[in-house]
Amino acid sequence: MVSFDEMHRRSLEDPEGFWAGAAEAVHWHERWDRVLDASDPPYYRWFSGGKLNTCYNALDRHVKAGRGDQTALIYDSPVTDTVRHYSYSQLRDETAKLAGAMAARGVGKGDRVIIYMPMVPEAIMAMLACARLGAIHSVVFGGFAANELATRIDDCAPKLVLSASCGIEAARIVPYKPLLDAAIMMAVHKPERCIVLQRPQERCELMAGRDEDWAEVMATAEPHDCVPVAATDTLYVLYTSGTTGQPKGIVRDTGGHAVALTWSMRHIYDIKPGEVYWAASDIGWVVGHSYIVYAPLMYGATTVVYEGKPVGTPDAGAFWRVIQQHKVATLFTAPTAFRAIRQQDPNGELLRDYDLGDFRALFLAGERCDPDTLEWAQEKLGRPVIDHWWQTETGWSIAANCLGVEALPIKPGSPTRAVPGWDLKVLDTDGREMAPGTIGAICGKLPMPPGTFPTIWGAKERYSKTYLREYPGYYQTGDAGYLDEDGYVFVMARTDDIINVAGHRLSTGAMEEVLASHPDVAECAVIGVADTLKGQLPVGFMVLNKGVERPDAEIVKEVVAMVRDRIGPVAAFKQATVVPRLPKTRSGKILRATMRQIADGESYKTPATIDDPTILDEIDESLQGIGLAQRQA
Ligand SMILES: CCC(=O)SCCNC(=O)CCNC(=O)[C@H](O)C(C)(C)COP(=O)(O)OP(=O)(O)OC[C@H]1O[C@@H](n2cnc3c(N)ncnc32)[C@H](O)[C@@H]1OP(=O)(O)O
Repeated sequence: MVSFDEMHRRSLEDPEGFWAGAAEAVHWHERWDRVLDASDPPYYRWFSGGKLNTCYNALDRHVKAGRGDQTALIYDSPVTDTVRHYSYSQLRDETAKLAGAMAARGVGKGDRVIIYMPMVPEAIMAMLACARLGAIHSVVFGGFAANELATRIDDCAPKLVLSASCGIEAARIVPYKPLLDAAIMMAVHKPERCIVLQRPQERCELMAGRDEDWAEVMATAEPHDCVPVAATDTLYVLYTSGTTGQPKGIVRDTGGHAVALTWSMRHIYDIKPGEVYWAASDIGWVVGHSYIVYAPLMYGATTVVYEGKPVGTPDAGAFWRVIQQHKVATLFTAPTAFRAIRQQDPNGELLRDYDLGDFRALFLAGERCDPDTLEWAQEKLGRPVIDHWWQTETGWSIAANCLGVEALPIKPGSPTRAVPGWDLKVLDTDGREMAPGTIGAICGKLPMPPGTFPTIWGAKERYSKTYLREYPGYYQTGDAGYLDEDGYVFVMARTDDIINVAGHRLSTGAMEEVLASHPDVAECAVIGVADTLKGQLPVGFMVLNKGVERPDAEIVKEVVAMVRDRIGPVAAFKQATVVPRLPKTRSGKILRATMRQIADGESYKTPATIDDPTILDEIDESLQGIGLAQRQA
């Protein structure tokens, strides 16, 4: 048995040998010419010359290997009171038919397809059908507003949109179709067609000439075979928040993704083919792409598609019910889900109603895991609770405790160590490596391992500027933190204006753009303040134009509605306050970090460059007005 240290060392000393070995677990239509193409640094490509098909790896190969009857997907939807099982054969057949229907409508290799769907099996078929054709999908999370969908439509110019009449949240039905119609109306690019899944909970109107009913389309569809694509071809584009309202289309290539994700199932999650693996996330996020859809299926495990919440569907025992009923071996979710469960069932009493005999480990990611939550989950579950760290950009773990290699001691607050393929350094502003225990910018030495993003869709310059330029030879993660003496990673904060709300990555810059567009707002700032359930919540500060005499509360109500309308309910923007001035440096930079420290009740030093220190008192007072500040200067 190779130790973790040995495996990590080998991955860095001989990356080509290491990943070529891992690539043997993937089916290739043509083998690669080069494992790592390093001819154009700082841009690297994995498995160039190779050809494969991700859908073939996820479905057909298991059927051909005689495992067609094994359950591939369990759809568990407490909000519709449904549990449905799909075998690998059934999922392959449905996916092949959908791919055939798409091909009959002109979708082929390299075409983009937007998927705007709730957590239903058809959404997974939609992703796999794109992969089958070599078309590029871009899944948009249902909690985003029409404007966000329109931005993505314009950026990736899809030929087709696959959608549904509605999503179902714990307390309400969310009609998707009006949002889709509004988005297409707003967008400059017009997709040729939309195929819409009519859900019985709320059917929708179809637009003649553009929209088609999913069931009717499938009734006449002919199955389509897998189209081999280059390993370096794009499998999908997934948008993530940037520092402005223009999101970044993270590009995922085909070959590196298949290799890294397949490898991760055994080595990180310690899963065996045939076991049940559940990522309680949403296909709109990278965790959903990687660990609801691609990794478990490529590896031959059974995946769970859960349309529900950790609480309220119907109670805080929902996760334990799913684990027991489907014999889940590993659960992967966000810490906020466990904070929600703990809030409602602090003593874990509901756990006693269920038998979790098959359950081996809980993995957490999506936001920093506070030691309190980790320790609570560990104590109540009596299983290893593994915090791991990754990003939309990387597609899989940067740091983790690789249970399938060697379980390392857990240090609460740390996602353990850089996984094989990642050489992490903490750098100061001059690019010098910092001593253990000292906070700086966490950076990964190039090349990044397979599965990580080779570029931003249509924006190579933005890719280079955002991630590669500040620290030459490194990927700048945008996270700040430190490594301890044992090489454990501690991720402490973002170095940009991204905040993390219930595991959802959001840009305060994008929210500021919305606030600034209100006619009465002269200037504004949005910061993320600590929240016991969601980790962080956005709070807005507005300076009004001279002469505005309308009540503050009215303006606050309007900007709250504007953010919900333009970004979406997922932003959870519910608090804002009017202030006389914003604290700034003498050069005019808004002191957002100090404002956040005041809001969080942290002790802080008045910045030496502040223009007028008395403004901090005004911020404190305003925060107290909305029940937030406990000043500790
Ligand atoms: C595993 C790592 C990751 O994948 S992180 C990304 C995924 N994050 C998670 O899975 C975190 C788990 N968190 C949760 O389950 C919830 O956030 C908990 C903690 C239960 C709170 O629920 P809730 O109060 O509804 O907040 P929320 O953040 O889920 O939603 C905020 C508002 O957005 C809405 N929303 C959410 N998802 C959708 C969707 N798919 N389609 C349409 N709307 C959606 C919610 O209804 C909520 O709206 P409202 O403000 O209550 O009206």
